[in-house]
Amino acid sequence: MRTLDSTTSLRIAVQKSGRLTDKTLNLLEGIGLHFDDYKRSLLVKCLNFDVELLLIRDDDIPEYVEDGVCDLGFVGANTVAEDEADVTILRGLGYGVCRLAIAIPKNGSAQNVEDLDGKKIATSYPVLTRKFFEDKGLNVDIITLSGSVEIAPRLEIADGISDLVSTGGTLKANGLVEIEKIFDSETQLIQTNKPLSEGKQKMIRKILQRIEGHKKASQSRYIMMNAPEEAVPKIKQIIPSLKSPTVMPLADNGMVAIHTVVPLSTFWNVMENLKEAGATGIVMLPIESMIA
Ligand SMILES: Nc1ncnc2c1ncn2[C@@H]1O[C@H](COP(=O)(O)OP(=O)(O)OP(=O)(O)O)[C@@H](O)[C@H]1O
Ligand SMILES: O=P(O)(O)OC[C@H]1O[C@H](OP(=O)(O)OP(=O)(O)O)[C@H](O)[C@@H]1O
Ligand SMILES: [Mg+2]
Repeated sequence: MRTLDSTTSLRIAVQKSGRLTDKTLNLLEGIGLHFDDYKRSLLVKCLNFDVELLLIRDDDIPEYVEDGVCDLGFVGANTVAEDEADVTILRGLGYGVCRLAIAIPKNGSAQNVEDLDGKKIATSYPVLTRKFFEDKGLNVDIITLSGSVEIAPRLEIADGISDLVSTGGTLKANGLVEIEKIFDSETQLIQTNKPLSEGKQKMIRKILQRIEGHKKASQSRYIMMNAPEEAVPKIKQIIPSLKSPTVMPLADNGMVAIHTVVPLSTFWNVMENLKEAGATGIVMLPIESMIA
């Protein structure tokens, strides 16, 4: 195992190739960590910070972080929980959102989870699945498969499955229906519980702060508009977050320019109401980052 002093770089585990890869690398780029050539190498140096990425299979990430081989990891909560990894979850990241759920053949004899007592369940998540059935006092035979779990009932090797679901499209395509959720998942940033140097801790704090700023920014929009001066009180009511608006006089008499930030979730309603209140030339811009 790597000793504390064997590297000074903060080592981050990222899935090499799969659902989490691009989103994680985009996030890292989005917070200002730049990497070269990550498609070809397994260990990639950051070009502008003392950080390196280890690109590995997602199943291996919790253990690498637990052992201190990597200091941080970006991985699904499902994988961390299945591994029962002794790591610290720093934060959820809002992508790779899915659920582990029980599904059964649409036209089969079972109707609910209780009907699966004494039956066979195929899954890539034996730990979480066994616990789910045990907690319900049901006894099932777990068949562990590493992939393509949805095909198991049709091959008659299982009566039901426990697998990840997002849109439900894969279940539907395989004649299966979801009957109960076991676990909600999203990508998490995890940290090793092994001792870290002051320098690494400082870098982790910086990464977390930047992710926070990046997330806030991606959920907000900067808006600019022109309006008659007398419309400003009404506009303030429409945008409650606008405590002290940036209001600038325009060359046209009695007209002002107003700039503010609004949450993306309210953006379209706000736009329509602003227009009704007399605002014109409303422009929306994405925000790179927001630090309080
Ligand atoms: N349909 C989905 N929608 C959203 N997120 C998903 C979905 N399926 C899986 N995920 C999340 O993405 C993670 C990686 O999924 P992927 O299918 O790429 O894994 P994998 O096939 O096990 O890859 P690897 O080769 O690295 O072992 C999952 O552990 C889960 O957290
Ligand atoms: O509900 P849906 O949106 O259809 O998504 C669910 C599917 O997504 C995942 O597989 P993935 O596509 O990542 O392929 P894999 O099993 O080969 O890793 C998961 O294992 C399901 O099969
Ligand atoms: Mg995997």
